[in-house]
Amino acid sequence: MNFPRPAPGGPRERLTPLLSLNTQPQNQDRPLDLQHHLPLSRSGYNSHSNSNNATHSPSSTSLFSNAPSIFLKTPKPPKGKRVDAPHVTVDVGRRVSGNNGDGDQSTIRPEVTYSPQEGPRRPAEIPMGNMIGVVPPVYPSAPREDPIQTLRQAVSNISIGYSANSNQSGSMTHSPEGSSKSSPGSSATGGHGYHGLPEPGKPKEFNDEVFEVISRLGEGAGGAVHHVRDTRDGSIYARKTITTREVSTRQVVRELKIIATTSHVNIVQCFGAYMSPSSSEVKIIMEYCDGQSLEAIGKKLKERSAIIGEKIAGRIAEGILQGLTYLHSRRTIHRDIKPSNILLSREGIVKLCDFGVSGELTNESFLGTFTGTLVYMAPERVSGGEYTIRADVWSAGISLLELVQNRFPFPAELSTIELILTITNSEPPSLEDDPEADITWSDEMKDFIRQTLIREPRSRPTPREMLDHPWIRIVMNQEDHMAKWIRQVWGWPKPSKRPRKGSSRYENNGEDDGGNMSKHSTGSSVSPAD
Ligand SMILES: Nc1ncnc2c1ncn2[C@@H]1O[C@H](COP(=O)(O)OP(=O)(O)OP(=O)(O)O)[C@@H](O)[C@H]1O
Repeated sequence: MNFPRPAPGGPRERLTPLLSLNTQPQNQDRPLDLQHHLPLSRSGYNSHSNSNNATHSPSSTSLFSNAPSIFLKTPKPPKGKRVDAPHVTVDVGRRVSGNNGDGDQSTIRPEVTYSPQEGPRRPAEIPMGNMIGVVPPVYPSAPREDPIQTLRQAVSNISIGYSANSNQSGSMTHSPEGSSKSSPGSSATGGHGYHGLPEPGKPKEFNDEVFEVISRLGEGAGGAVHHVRDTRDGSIYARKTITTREVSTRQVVRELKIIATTSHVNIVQCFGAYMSPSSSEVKIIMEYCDGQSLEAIGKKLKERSAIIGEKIAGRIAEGILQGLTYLHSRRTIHRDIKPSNILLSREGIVKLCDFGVSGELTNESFLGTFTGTLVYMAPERVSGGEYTIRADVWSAGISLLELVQNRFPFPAELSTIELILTITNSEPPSLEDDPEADITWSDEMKDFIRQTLIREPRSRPTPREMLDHPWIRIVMNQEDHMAKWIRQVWGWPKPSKRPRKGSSRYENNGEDDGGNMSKHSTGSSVSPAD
C-alpha cells in the first residue's frame, strides 16, 4: 500500500516531538539513508492504518541542537483506547554508532522520548539495520495490535458451532420441496446420499484433519471456496479459505463478525471457523449451496440456449430483497451483490454470500468507499458519492437483468473508464422484449427492473420497498416451483417420496427431466417449472 508522503513545506498540523536522537557520530563517512518512509509495522502493528498520523519536520529544532528529530502528529489517545502505530519518516543525518562491518549493525541512542501521556522518558537503545532506523513510538499505555491475535479472537468468537445459528429467525419466503431448514446434512452431495444432521446445540470443532475436499467451487479475491465433507459424520459444507497475507485483518474480522451474527434463511449460514496451524489462513465453514450461484446457473442456461421465466426470476428477486432487508435491519450493506454471490440451496432458496467487503453502517450512508465489483456498482458508488442500502438494490437489478437476458447489461467491449462513464451518465439499462426470439416480459417485471435501476439514489426504493412492488406480489401469490426448477437446471433426479431402505435420498423415481428447458419461448413460459 502506498502512503501519501507529506508535502514538503505543505500545511502542517500541530507536531509534537516524540523522539529526539542525540547523534554522536563515530563514523561520518557513510551518511544514513534519508527520507525513507518507515512504517512501524513490526509484528503487532497495524501497518495500514493511521497513515496520516506522522510526518517529519527537517526544519524543526529538537531538544538537542545537532540531533535529527522525528515528529509525529500525536492525537492524544483516548483513555484505555488502542493506538495504531503511526508511520514516520526518519530524518537521520548520520550513523550513530556501532560497527561498520557487513552486519551493518548500528545503534541509535535516543536520549529522550516524549509520550503525550507520560511526557519525556528514556528508552532503551534501538538497533538499526541497513542504515534505516525504525523507531517504535512510545505509547506505554497503548497495547500493540497483533493481527494474528485479532484474527484468533474473531475466529474463536464464531467457533461456537452451529448451535449459535441454528435458529433460522428469518421468514421462509416460500415452501420448497423437502426440508426448508438449512442444515449441512440437508445438502447432500450431488443428489447421492443423505447425511445425518449434526446434533442440534452441540458445537463442533473444525480443523483441516476432519475435512475431505470434494471439489473446488471457485476462487475469489481473497482465497478459494471448496466443497468439503466432514469425515466424522459425513456432513457437507462449503469451506472458504482466506489467505491472511492477501486480505486485511480488518476485512477478515468484519466478514467473520457479519456471518457469525447473521441468521436468516436468505443468508448463507456459518457453522464455524478456524485458523490454519501456521496462522496464514482463516477457514470459514458455511452451508453448502447445491444450487450454485446465479453466475453458474446463467452459464448452464446459456449452454442449453434456455432462458429463465418470470415466476422463477421473481422468486429469486424476492429472496435477494429479503436477504438485503434483513442485512439492512442489521445496519449492514452487502456492497458486492453480483451473480457469483447469490447462491441457491438445493430447494431453490436464495442465499446471499461473501461478506468480505460488506460494511457496517454507523450512519445511514457510507462516503465514497470504493469496494466491490465495478460492473455491478450503483452510479453513486462508481462516482465516489455517498451511498446507502439502495446501492445494493441497483446491484441486485443488474444481476437479475443479466440473469434473465443471459447477457451482461452493458456492452462487453467497454474499457473501465467507458464503463464508469456509462454507469454514471447513460440511461440505465432496461428489460426489453425480444420479438425475434419470441420473448416478452410483463409490464410489471419491466417496471421492477426499472425501479431497481433508477440512477438517482434517493429516488431508488429500498429493498423493503421493492418487496411491495406489484411484480413481487403477483409472483409470490403463485405456486412455488423453485425446487423443481433448480433440479431441472442441474439435471438432478427427482427425490422419491419415501426413501426405500438402503437407497439414497435423491433417488430418481423415473421423472422425465428431459424437457426441463425450452430452447426459447416467451419470457413467461420457458420451463415446465414456470
Ligand atoms: N456456500 C457456498 N456454497 C456453494 N458455492 C459457494 C459458496 N460460497 C461461495 N461459493 C462459490 O465459490 C466461488 C468463490 O466464491 P467467493 O465468494 O470467494 O468469490 P467470488 O464471489 O467469485 O469473487 P470475489 O472474491 O471477487 O467476490 C463462487 O463461484 C461462489 O459462487
